[in-house]
Amino acid sequence: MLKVAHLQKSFNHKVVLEDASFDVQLGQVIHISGENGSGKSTIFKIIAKIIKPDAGQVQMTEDSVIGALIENPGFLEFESGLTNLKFLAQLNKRYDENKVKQLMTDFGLNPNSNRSVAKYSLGMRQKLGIIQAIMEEQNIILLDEPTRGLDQESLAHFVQLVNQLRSDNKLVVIASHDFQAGLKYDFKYRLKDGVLRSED
Ligand SMILES: Nc1ncnc2c1ncn2[C@@H]1O[C@H](COP(=O)(O)OP(=O)(O)OP(=O)(O)O)[C@@H](O)[C@H]1O
Repeated sequence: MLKVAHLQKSFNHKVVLEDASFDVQLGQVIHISGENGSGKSTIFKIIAKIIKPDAGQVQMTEDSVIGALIENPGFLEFESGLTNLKFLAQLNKRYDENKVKQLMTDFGLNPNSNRSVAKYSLGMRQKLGIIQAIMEEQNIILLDEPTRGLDQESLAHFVQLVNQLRSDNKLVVIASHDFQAGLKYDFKYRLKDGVLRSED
């Protein structure tokens, strides 16, 4: 379903990825760990076709729709959270207002608030970033450090959300330094010295 084979990537002659491979399926939750700068975001950017690998392949079925939260997502800073989500969803003509409002409410964001994103806390921005990655029925969801800045209650909701995505037969790939309590991962990988290895 999502098959990544022997990815290699260097930046300015510095090798970041030497051999990254995995083969995963819809309905799974995958964890990729690795130190700062080990190349986790680089793998996501290659899968999301933001950058090209120097070598290696990414294969997925034709019906795949990628949703991604990578690094600090860019938003229209002077617009509200709902306006931002509406704008992003309309790019793909998949805007479903009721669904988006429900996702915001469930995550503790008020969809009717006029507060501009510029005034959002880190956790609120993360929530908006997670929502935009899932709001259009994307089936391959890449989340880079999704729990950064989330409080306990929001973490519990995040766990619930990921478990729901798994039940809805979506693939969720989470890159993070640590494991999230309450989440069961189908596969765990560790990225070290450019090589992705299976853990346990
Ligand atoms: N466009 C680029 N140009 C030059 N170097 C880059 C570029 N993108 C990434 N790098 C470098 O590649 C390495 C891997 O970066 P990457 O963001 O993939 O790591 P990461 O594992 O996601 O890190 P973190 O845990 O800190 O988010 C870093 O040394 C980074 O500086």
